[in-house]
Amino acid sequence: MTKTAIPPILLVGFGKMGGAMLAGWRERGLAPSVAVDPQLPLPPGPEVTVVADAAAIPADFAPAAVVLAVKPQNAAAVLPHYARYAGKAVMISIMAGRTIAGLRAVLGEQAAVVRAMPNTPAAVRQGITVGCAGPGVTAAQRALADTLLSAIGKVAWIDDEALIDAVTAISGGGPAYVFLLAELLEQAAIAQGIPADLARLMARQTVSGSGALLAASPEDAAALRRAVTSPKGTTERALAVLMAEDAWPALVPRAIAAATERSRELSGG
Ligand SMILES: NC(=O)C1=CN([C@@H]2O[C@H](COP(=O)(O)OP(=O)(O)OC[C@H]3O[C@@H](n4cnc5c(N)ncnc54)[C@H](O)[C@@H]3O)[C@@H](O)[C@H]2O)C=CC1
Ligand SMILES: O=C(O)[C@@H]1CCC=N1
Repeated sequence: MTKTAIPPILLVGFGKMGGAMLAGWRERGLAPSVAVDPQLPLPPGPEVTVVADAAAIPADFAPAAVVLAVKPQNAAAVLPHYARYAGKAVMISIMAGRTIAGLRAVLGEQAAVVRAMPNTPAAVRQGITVGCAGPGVTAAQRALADTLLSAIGKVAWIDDEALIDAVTAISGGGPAYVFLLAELLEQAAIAQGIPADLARLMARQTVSGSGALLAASPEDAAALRRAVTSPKGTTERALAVLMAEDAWPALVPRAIAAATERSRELSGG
């Protein structure tokens, strides 16, 4: 008999993040579940039934959790179809910007809502998700949310929902900033005359190897940076450019503030 550590789940939105979560749940042993997506992606395994819309969900399907993984801009059109599960299943939203109060206004005051922000390394079970449990979420429902989110990486919980906007900017979008660094390193290598395939290999391995070292090391990131930076050496020259007052120390906080503000805007839009 197959081990099912995860009870039946209704996944709404089977895109990049929904697909990554489903794969993580399947690895842990997923009870027969349903995914809704109008694009009808191929089911990842026999335990998942994919349907095009809420009307096609079998009437007797009783999920323990409904995971909302559509774009925030689709929320207003999509959410009302799932209000019938509120009060029975815990509603877990990973939508950027959408607040617990906003979700409960649509799903009903009986809705137990967890707002969570994962990131795309979820696809290799190396994500970080920060969650916040809303009013009425029971200890068992929060534990279920923790199990579901742990299947795609590390999980942390916060009580102050307002911080989720900054979480969205830092760890939600963070992989994009790291991938941008890989892109720019590759381009700079090519500009220095390094052949394109070697430039790509160097940039990718430098970013992924540095991530692996950071994960394996007890040292602070700053200490690992200093270990590369020989006095009067080459790295020092590069860091003098990157760490200039108007460079990364000014740009990174500005970028994070812009993304945090956008997350706040999405609560209403
Ligand atoms: N991509 C990322 O890095 C992260 C995304 N998020 C959040 O996750 C959510 C999903 O984002 P992605 O997976 O990147 O987008 P995506 O575009 O890959 O997936 C969204 C899916 O929703 C489906 N969809 C559209 N209308 C639907 C409907 N009426 N019913 C059911 N499914 C419907 C689409 O066909 C698509 O497959 C967004 O709310 C986003 O804010 C959160 C953390 C990170
Ligand atoms: O860019 C976005 O809106 C989503 C949320 C965090 C990462 N991607």
